[in-house]
Formats: sequence, structure tokens, C-alpha cells
Amino acid sequence: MLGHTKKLKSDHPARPHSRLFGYQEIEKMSSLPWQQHPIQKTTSAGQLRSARRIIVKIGSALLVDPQTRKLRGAWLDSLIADVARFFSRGQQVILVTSGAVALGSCQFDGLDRPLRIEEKQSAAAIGQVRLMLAYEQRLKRHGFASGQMLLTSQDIENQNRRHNAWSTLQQLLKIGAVPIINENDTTATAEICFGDNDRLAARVAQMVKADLLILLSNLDGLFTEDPHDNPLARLVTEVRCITPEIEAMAGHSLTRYSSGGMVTKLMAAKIAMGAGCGMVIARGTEPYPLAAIENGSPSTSFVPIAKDKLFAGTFDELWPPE
Ligand SMILES: Nc1ncnc2c1ncn2[C@@H]1O[C@H](COP(=O)(O)OP(=O)(O)O)[C@@H](O)[C@H]1O
Ligand SMILES: N[C@@H](CCC(=O)OP(=O)(O)O)C(=O)O
Repeated sequence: MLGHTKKLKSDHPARPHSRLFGYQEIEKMSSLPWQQHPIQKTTSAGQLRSARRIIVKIGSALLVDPQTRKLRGAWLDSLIADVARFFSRGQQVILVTSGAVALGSCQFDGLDRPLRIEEKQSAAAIGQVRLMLAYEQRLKRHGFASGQMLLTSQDIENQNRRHNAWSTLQQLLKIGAVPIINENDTTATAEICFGDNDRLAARVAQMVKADLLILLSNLDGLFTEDPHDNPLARLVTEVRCITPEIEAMAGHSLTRYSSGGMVTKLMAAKIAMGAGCGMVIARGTEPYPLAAIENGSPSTSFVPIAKDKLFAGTFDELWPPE
């Protein structure tokens, strides 16, 4: 998030430090009260295979090598090959990508201090061009055009702007162009920005009534605590409800250009699940990250609220217009 001060791990009030949760305990705390046991386990692979419309969010750490700050081109080749394969079998994919600030920040090399807000904004402006060029070149090889959409939270909250964004998205998909979304970092100030693309991606998923939101990150999914702090932390494979116990597992990001960590990923899960959209957090560091999910690599699967139990009466009920 631009201009956002990250919370340090020690700031987190309810973080378990030594306690580890077994599968059954996690199952109990993450289940909805009305569900009957035994529950059929939801897998990320199953969610991915059955989804018709998928949002894939790509974090900065995956796209940009933290040492060289260059784009990880070969990795992006493989991601786009996965995306093209999904389209060819009738699944629609919308990309939400971070990486603009990370790619543009080398323009400020030599500064021995963190970038100021206006410097980050110009880094984003420079980096966004590089980011889109990288996607455009690769999608073209598979016969796809790409359409850039830079959105702010206001574009999603305001009904007219949301309508325009939705129409653009629909039209792009109709003509075979892959929508590529990022937050408009040059205009989104601290007060009005999402600041993290996890929530932006969830709001987009809600807006387009996506079936699945995939957050590709640098770890296998949600662990009982941040594995960087405790290597014994265990992966939570399925979440049916974001309970306080689940929330207490999440910590913030430790990497330089990423924002939010697991905290904003759980916020995204709440938005997505509440909108009837499943969510998966999976490691995206290896080549062909979407194929890996399909092939059953470790991940966390978030089970959406059944469509017939969705809360009615908000604007979301009306969106997208049929
Ligand atoms: N309970 C947890 N399980 C897994 N990761 C966690 C947890 N709590 C905090 N994290 C941190 O979240 C990071 C992933 O989020 P982030 O750095 O924002 O990546 P991205 O760029 O993919 O959004 C992990 O590298 C990890 O340090
Ligand atoms: N909009 C910013 C990304 C902010 C963000 O959410 O980053 P990340 O935590 O890596 O997904 C950019 O393009 O650099």
C-alpha cells in the first residue's frame, strides 16, 4: 500500500506463538454451524477444474526477482501458458497483477531511504508500463490481446463507475482480450486506496460473480502461523468460515514490495466467500503455478457460502446485471 505503514509482527494482538493446531481442531473452528459432519472435503484442484470464471492475483514477489528487481520472464511465460490453456477449454481468466512499484523502483536506485509516497507513485507509473509490456508480449504469442484496467476502490463502490468497469470487462472477454487489472497507484492516496491487490481482486471477483479467486503467493497457503517465524507451523488445507481463531493465525508481509501478508488475504477470503466465490491461496513461485494447483500441490482452499444462503439485499445482489 502506498503511504501505508506496515504493522510489525509484534504488533499483532492475538497471534498464537507456540500453539499448533491439528487438522480436526482446525476443521472444527473453521466449520459453519449449520453444516453436518462428515463434510466432503473441498480441494483446490476440484474448485479450479469446475470454475467457469476465475480471477488470478499475482503478487509482486512472484513477478519481480527481489535481488535483481528484474521481471521473472520465464516464470511469466509459464503462467501465461497456463492461462491460455484455461481459455482454450472454455474457462475465463481475469488477471489482477501487482509488481508496478517493484519494477519501477530501480529508477530510484541510490536513494538510501524508503521511497516517499510521490516517489512510489512515479515508480508505479513507470513500472506499470513495463508490467503491461511483459504481459502483452506473452499473451500475443498465444493469440490473445490484453486490456489494462487500473481501478481504485471508488471505481468499485460507485455504481456508475462499477457499471462501466463491468461493461469493459465483459467486452474485453467477448473479443478475446485478457483483462489485466492493477490498482491505480498514481491516484489512490492512503485514505481511498485498497493498498493491497488481495482485496481489490476479491472485489473484482464479487463484481463479476467469479466462481474462483486464486491468490498466488510465495508460500503454500495459510499456515497456523507465519512459517518465517515458526518453521513448525502447519498448512491449513481447508477453511469453511473465517473465525477469530483463523484470523489470529495471519500475520503481515515481510517482503519489501509486497503489502498485506496473510491479513489482507483473509479479508479477501471474507469478501469472496460471502459473495459465493471460492478462494485458493497457493504457492506461485514455481513454473506453471496453475497447473500445479490442478495437479494437487499443497494449498489452502476457502469454501464459499452456498449460493442459496447468500445474504440478499445489498447492491451485490444486483451485480453483475444479467
Ligand atoms: N499464517 C500465515 N501463513 C502463511 N503466511 C503468512 C502467515 N502470516 C503471515 N504470513 C506472511 O504472508 C506472506 C505472503 O504475503 P505477501 O508478502 O503480502 O505476498 P504477496 O506479494 O503474494 O501478496 C508470507 O510470505 C508470510 O511471511
Ligand atoms: N499496486 C501495487 C501492488 C500492491 C500489492 O498489493 O502488492 P502485493 O502484496 O505484492 O500483491 C503494485 O503494482 O506495485
